[in-house]
Amino acid sequence: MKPTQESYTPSHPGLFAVAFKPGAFSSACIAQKDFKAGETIARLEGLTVSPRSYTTVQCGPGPEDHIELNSDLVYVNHSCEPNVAFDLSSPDRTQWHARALKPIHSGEPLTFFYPSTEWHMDQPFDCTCGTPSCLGKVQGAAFLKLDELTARGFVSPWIVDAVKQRDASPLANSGAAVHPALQNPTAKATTDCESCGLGYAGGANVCGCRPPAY
Ligand SMILES: C[S@@+](CC[C@H](N)C(=O)[O-])C[C@H]1O[C@@H](n2cnc3c(N)ncnc32)[C@H](O)[C@@H]1O
Repeated sequence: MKPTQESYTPSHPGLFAVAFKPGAFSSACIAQKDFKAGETIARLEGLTVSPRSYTTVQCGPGPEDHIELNSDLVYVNHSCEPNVAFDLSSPDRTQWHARALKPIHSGEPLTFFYPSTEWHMDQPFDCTCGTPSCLGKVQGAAFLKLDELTARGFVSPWIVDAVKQRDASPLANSGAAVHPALQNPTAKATTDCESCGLGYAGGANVCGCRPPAY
């Protein structure tokens, strides 16, 4: 859920605010003060568990581990060279926070690397961050190599674990197992393996498990 311009009340006045722009998905969350590298920008409070959507953030490895931020932070856009980490890695949820990865100046957009939390993104998009290391298509960590993830300053532990599990599979990248539902090359990466819970992507079996029986 996102606040609209009409209903907008800043959730974190003095820290950051939404800059509404015309056009779908064109708005952004802008710093209203300077932040030092490593500084906590905000504790993630008022979260609600929700089915995965383009506004949720993944908070663990399970199918139910998606939360709505319920704050202006929902407007933080993706960048391939982000200035913020969404760190939901502590077992103590009161420690979940957004943290500056580098010095951020007042007036700069806050950005985070979406695949640092998301295995499969609900709404993949062509990235417009314009940074030198831009990946182009942003679909989630399932589509990336470990070094492409760890180069961004922060990556959630369940993402690292899932990538290692994928890469350790004897079937990974062998082409030996293609999910029957994805023999159509235009199939969307929304099907999770019934064995490991990870996803199939773009016709390739990214989890490496044997396809579930259909
Ligand atoms: C949670 S919203 C972020 C706020 C969004 N800009 C808005 O105005 O509603 C996530 C969506 O914003 C868009 N978005 C975020 N970062 C982007 C980027 N680097 N390039 C292109 N689109 C982006 C995508 O449509 C994405 O699904």
